[in-house]
Amino acid sequence: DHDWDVIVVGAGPAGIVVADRMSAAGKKTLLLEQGGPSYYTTGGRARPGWLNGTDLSRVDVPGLYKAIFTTQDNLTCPADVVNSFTGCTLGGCTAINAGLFFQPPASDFDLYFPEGWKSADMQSAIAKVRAKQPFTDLPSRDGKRYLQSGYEVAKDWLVDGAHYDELRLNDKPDRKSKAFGHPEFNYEGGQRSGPVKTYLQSALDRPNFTLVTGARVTRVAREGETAKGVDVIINGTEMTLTMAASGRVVLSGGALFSPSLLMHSGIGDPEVLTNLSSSGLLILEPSDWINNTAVGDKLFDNPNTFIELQSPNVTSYTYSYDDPPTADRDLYLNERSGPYSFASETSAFWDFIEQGDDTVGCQGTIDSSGAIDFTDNHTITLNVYGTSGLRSFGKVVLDSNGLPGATSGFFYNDTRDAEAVGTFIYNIFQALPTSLTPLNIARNSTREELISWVSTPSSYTGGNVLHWSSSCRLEECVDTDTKVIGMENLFVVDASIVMPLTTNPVFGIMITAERAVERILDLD
Ligand SMILES: Cc1cc2nc3c(=O)[nH]c(=O)nc-3n(C[C@H](O)[C@H](O)[C@H](O)COP(=O)(O)OP(=O)(O)OC[C@H]3O[C@@H](n4cnc5c(N)ncnc54)[C@H](O)[C@@H]3O)c2cc1C
Repeated sequence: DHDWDVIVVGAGPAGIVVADRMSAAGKKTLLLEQGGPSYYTTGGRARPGWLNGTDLSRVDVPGLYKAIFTTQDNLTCPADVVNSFTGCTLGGCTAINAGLFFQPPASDFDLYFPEGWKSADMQSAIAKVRAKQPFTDLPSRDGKRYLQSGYEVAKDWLVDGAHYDELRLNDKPDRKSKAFGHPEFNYEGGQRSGPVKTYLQSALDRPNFTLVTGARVTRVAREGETAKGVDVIINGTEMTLTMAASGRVVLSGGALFSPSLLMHSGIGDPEVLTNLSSSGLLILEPSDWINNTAVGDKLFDNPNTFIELQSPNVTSYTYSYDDPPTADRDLYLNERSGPYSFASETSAFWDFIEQGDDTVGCQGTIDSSGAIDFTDNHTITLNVYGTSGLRSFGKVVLDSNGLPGATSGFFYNDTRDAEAVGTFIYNIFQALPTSLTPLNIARNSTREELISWVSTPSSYTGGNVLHWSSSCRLEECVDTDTKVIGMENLFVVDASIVMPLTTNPVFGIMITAERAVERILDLD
C-alpha cells in the first residue's frame, strides 16, 4: 500500500488513541509497533506456570506488575534500541506499568499548557477518555478491599492527623491539595485494561485500520518539509512505506524515541545532527537539516524518594510471580479477586507546595511491602514524587550508536525542587503518629535535613520513576496543532508533548492524544 492517510509510529497509549480516532474519522491508518504481543488477547503468552490453561498472560494480571523488574519476557525494549528501561510491546509502557490512572487536575492545563490546551479546551477530550477507558478504585471483582492495613495507618496519619480529605480521587480530579484516597487503576474485571483493551479493539474492527508489530521505524522519509512516509525494518527487511499525497506521519514512540526519530530524520539541534552525521548515522546533507533545538530538550521525569515505614498495625505483603499463596492464587483464578487484582499500591495522596509565584505538586503512593534494607513483615514503602511545576530537566541524548537515552543526574538541578519535596515530607512528618516509625530517615528531621536528604542520591533517594515526558514541547518543538516546527505534515503525539503533570502520566497522555486528534483533524 502506498496510500495511507496516517502512519502512526508506536503503539503506546498515545499512538493507540491517535490511530483509533484517525481510523474512526475515515482515515486509512497504519499503526507500526516495534515490539510484539502483550495481553493474551494480542497473542501474548509469556506467563508463570500457574496461569497455564487460562486466557491470561502475565500482562493481564495486575498483581504480576513488579515482576517486570526481574523478568522481562521481551516486553521491555532490548539494549540495542534504547538506553532506558521502557516498554516495547503492544500498549507500550501501559502493558508493563502499575496501572495507576489519575485524571490530572485542571490546574495542570491552565498553568502549563498553551492557548487551545487550557482545561476548558480539554473537556471533550477528557470526556472521551472517561467514556472509553474504564478505571476503578475497587479492583477486586468480589467488591472487597484487600491489604488494607497500610491504607488504615496512612488514613490515621494523613486524614485524622494531617487533615487531608479522603476522596474518591477520579471523582474530584481537581482536588489535589491535601487529597488522600484509594488508588485508581485502569483495570476492568480484576484484569489490566488500558488502551490495548479499549481503543485498539475498536480500531481493529475497522477495515481502514492496519496494525503491524515487529516493525521498527528508523526515520521519517522526507523531501524538504514534507514527510513522504517512513523507513522501517520489518522482519529484518528494510523498506520505505509511503503515504497518500495528503498523508500525515504521527510519531508516538514516547518521550525518548520520538525525539530520537526526529534527530535521525535530520530534525533537531545542529550540534546533535553534526555528531550523527560525522559518525555516519545521518545520511541527509546539512542543507536538508531542519534546525529545531527544542527536539529532545527539557526532558522530565519525577524524582522519587522511598520512605520505609514500620508499624505493629501493618501486615506487609510481597507478591510472587511463580508461586502465589494458594488461597490468593485460587481467589484470582476463580474470581479475579484478591491481592493479585491490583498492583500493590494501597493509597495515594497529594499536596501542593507554594514557592513564591510557583506551585509544585507532590505525590505520595504507599506500597504493600518494605524495600531495599527494610523488608520485615510490618514495613511498607511510601514513594514520594515531585510532580507538576518542577524546574529540573534533562535532555534526550544519542550515544555513539545513535541510541536514545536520558542525561543522568538532572533531578534537583534547580534547588527549589528539592526544597519543595523536602517541605512536603517535612509537613506530613509533623503529623506522624507514634505507632508509625520511619526507618530510613529520622522522624524529627528538620526541613533542611530533609531537603538535603532527598537531594543526596542513595538507594532511597533520587530514584527515577520512568514517567519520561516533555521532551518535544508544544509551542517549542511542535506547534499547538502538534505539528513539528519546520515540517508540513509530521506530528508528535505522546508523552513528549505533555508537560510535567501532578499525577502519574497515562490518563493525561490519553487526554492529550484525544485533544491532538481534534486539532489535527481540524486542519483538513
Ligand atoms: C515500569 C513502569 C511503571 C509505570 N507506572 C505507571 C503508572 O502506574 N501509571 C502511569 O500513569 N504511568 C506509569 N508509567 C509511565 C507510563 O506508562 C508512560 O508514561 C506512558 O506509557 C507513555 O506513553 P507514550 O504513548 O508516550 O509511550 P510508550 O508507552 O513508551 O509507548 C511507545 C511505543 O512506541 C514504540 N516505538 C517507539 N519507537 C518506535 C519505532 N521507532 N518504531 C516502532 N515503534 C516504536 C515502543 O515500542 C512503545 O511500544 C510507568 C512506566 C513504567 C516503565
